[in-house]
Amino acid sequence: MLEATGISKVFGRLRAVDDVSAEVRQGEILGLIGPNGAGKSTFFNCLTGDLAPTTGSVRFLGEDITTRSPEARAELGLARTFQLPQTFTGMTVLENVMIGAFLRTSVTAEARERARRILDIVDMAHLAQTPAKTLGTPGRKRLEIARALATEPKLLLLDEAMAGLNPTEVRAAIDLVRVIHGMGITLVIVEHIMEVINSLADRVIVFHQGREIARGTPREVTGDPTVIEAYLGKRASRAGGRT
Ligand SMILES: Nc1ncnc2c1ncn2[C@@H]1O[C@H](COP(=O)(O)OP(=O)(O)OP(=O)(O)O)[C@@H](O)[C@H]1O
Repeated sequence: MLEATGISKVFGRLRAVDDVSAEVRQGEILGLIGPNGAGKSTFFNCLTGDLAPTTGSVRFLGEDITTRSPEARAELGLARTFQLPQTFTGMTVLENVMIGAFLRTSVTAEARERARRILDIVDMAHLAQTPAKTLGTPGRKRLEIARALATEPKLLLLDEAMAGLNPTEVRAAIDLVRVIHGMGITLVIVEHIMEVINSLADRVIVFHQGREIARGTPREVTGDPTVIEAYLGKRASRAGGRT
């Protein structure tokens, strides 16, 4: 469905992403994990069009989208959320979701109807007329997902959608991702919380210092000594190897 080939991103003298290739298969949930500063978000932003890769190419549904804008990618069916939710604080919850729906229709009544349907799905229908600025972090994160869903994506990329949530909220968010997946939407998730990766991801790519160091199922990569070493250092890796 999506193919990124030989992606590198250089900031000044820093090679934040160094020759990473990845494919996202239709219907899967792909996790991107790695320690802080490993290059996950930079790679993710190259997929979404928020950053132009220094080298490499991105194809989505057979089309080369390497130089397409985030908006053009959204039209093709690729949507994203941000680590820090980008809600329109001067608008209501419903109006925020309508912004997403306007990608597919210019008729206000239709956009409102679609937005209401999405609010039902994400369990926010009762908050439709609430000003977005009164929502807390979990509400804003959910609202961002709702707005992305309103664009009718085929592929949804979630950048740390669970960061800042308490364990109960994380479980609710995991359930929501399952619902979205059940709608036939393919997902890429950048996530630090291993519980989330273990419960959701079919496959994981592990980043360290801008490079891919492992890929496989969550179980395979979390048992991989190279991955343990990247997270915890060499001594922990040796201890992990003995168990
Ligand atoms: N716009 C930028 N300009 C310069 N350096 C950047 C920029 N964006 C990211 N970096 C650097 O690139 C490296 C990779 O950062 P990135 O945010 O992609 O890592 P990450 O794996 O997503 O980390 P985290 O889990 O902390 O979000 C880091 O050293 C970061 O400081």
